[in-house]
Amino acid sequence: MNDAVRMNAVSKVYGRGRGAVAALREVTASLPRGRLTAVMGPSGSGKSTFLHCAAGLDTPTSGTVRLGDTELSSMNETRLTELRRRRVGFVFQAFNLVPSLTVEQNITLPLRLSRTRPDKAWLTEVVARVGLADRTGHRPGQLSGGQQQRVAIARALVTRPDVVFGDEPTGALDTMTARDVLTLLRDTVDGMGQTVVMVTHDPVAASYADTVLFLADGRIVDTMDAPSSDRVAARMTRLGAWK
Ligand SMILES: Nc1ncnc2c1ncn2[C@@H]1O[C@H](COP(=O)(O)OP(=O)(O)OP(=O)(O)O)[C@@H](O)[C@H]1O
Repeated sequence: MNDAVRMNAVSKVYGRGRGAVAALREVTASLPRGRLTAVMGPSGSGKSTFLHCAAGLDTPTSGTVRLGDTELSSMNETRLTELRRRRVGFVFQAFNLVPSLTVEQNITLPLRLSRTRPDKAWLTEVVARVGLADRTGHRPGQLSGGQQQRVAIARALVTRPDVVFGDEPTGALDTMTARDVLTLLRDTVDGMGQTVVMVTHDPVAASYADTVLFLADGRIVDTMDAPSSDRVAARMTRLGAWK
């Protein structure tokens, strides 16, 4: 099983009747293990919905989602919560750290929530990988935006998840800091074999991916391997993203 996530004919409709919005329309996609996949598309094309359905944060109206060998549609909310805590990691645009907790406490929070004892050696490695070994006692408010996102990435990695999902993980960062964070995400894929899937608006961010999926109007309309930012930007322009 080489796919970390497999979506088969996934549709998502919000609302009912005349007000219904089809956010995803029969999307079939494989997100390969040990790769960085970027999801791009114009505003409203369904990127967040795609990510939420792939991660078990939202339930498709029809179709199936498998995380590894686990079929998500057969799971109740309790089991989905457990799966989200143990098997997927999340990195958000707004970092979503707990201000009153130290860096180390923020990173180990998912373990405490799932009552798992931290593996000290792994925790040390994760903290070192994100470059925060000398900041573990600090609080988020004492860190730069880039450092806070590194804490969030460490928190996402600490459970050794099947997949790390990023929703605009560099959206709140300046260009240089964003590049550092993207390099770190790339390193987790190349150096740790992590699988990463991120939604982004930024062609430069997408160029760090192995593959870019392009969404338009709830459908995957194209994929691009070994993307460059210029090719991604040209494709987005053709999709009418920057009219
Ligand atoms: N909870 C909801 N209720 C109703 N409609 C929704 C809901 N969430 C999303 N939508 C609609 O579904 C469509 C896809 O939304 P989605 O947020 O997935 O797009 P997106 O590509 O992530 O957009 P953006 O780049 O602007 O964040 C949009 O038309 C949106 O208005």
